[in-house]
Amino acid sequence: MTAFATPPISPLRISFDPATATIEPTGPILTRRMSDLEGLFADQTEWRRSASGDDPVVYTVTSSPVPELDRELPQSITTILPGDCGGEFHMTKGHQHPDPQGEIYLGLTGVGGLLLFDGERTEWIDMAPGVIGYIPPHWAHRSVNVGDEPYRFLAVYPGRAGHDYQWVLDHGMGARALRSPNGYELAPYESA
Ligand SMILES: O=P(O)(O)OC[C@H]1O[C@](O)(CO)[C@@H](O)[C@@H]1O
Repeated sequence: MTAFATPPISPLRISFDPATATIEPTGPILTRRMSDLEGLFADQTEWRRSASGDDPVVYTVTSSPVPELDRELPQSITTILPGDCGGEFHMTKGHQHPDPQGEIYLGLTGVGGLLLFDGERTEWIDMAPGVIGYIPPHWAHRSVNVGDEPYRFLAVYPGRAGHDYQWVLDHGMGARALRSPNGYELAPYESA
């Protein structure tokens, strides 16, 4: 299955392979390349070079068949490939939920970070296999791969939450995760 199921949804058994972090059955699979991340990395010159060059895949999102609809509880597995753009680690676009709702992430493979920003406060949760990161309502969230292997996590979220990407373009994310001699460092959003 490569599409969301049509309501009413029947109870579902979804099998999960921890080695590859794949699920069966699947719903839609989203692939985001560097060219899909316009205006997000601090080094725009390097972003343009990469996006108009080999345009690498930055992350994929494999959803379960549960649709993003009111009362449903969709799940997805995100895989962020290792790498950086001008020293800023590969990351998701980041978004706010237009309908303020919480969300949970469970780390599956690799190491990453869950960056949260509510417009004033910035928080960072180190993510690794077995770690649950909780995203409260009203916190924009972005995931970052700070390691050298794919960082994968399971997300579970209310189906009516939605995705507001413009909020992040307008307000930023409070911090940026940059490569450093010790692995990564968080820099103020505007300073990078
Ligand atoms: O929507 P973005 O910011 O590209 O990031 C994708 C992430 O968002 C979700 O779609 C829901 O929060 C996750 O499944 C996924 O990890």
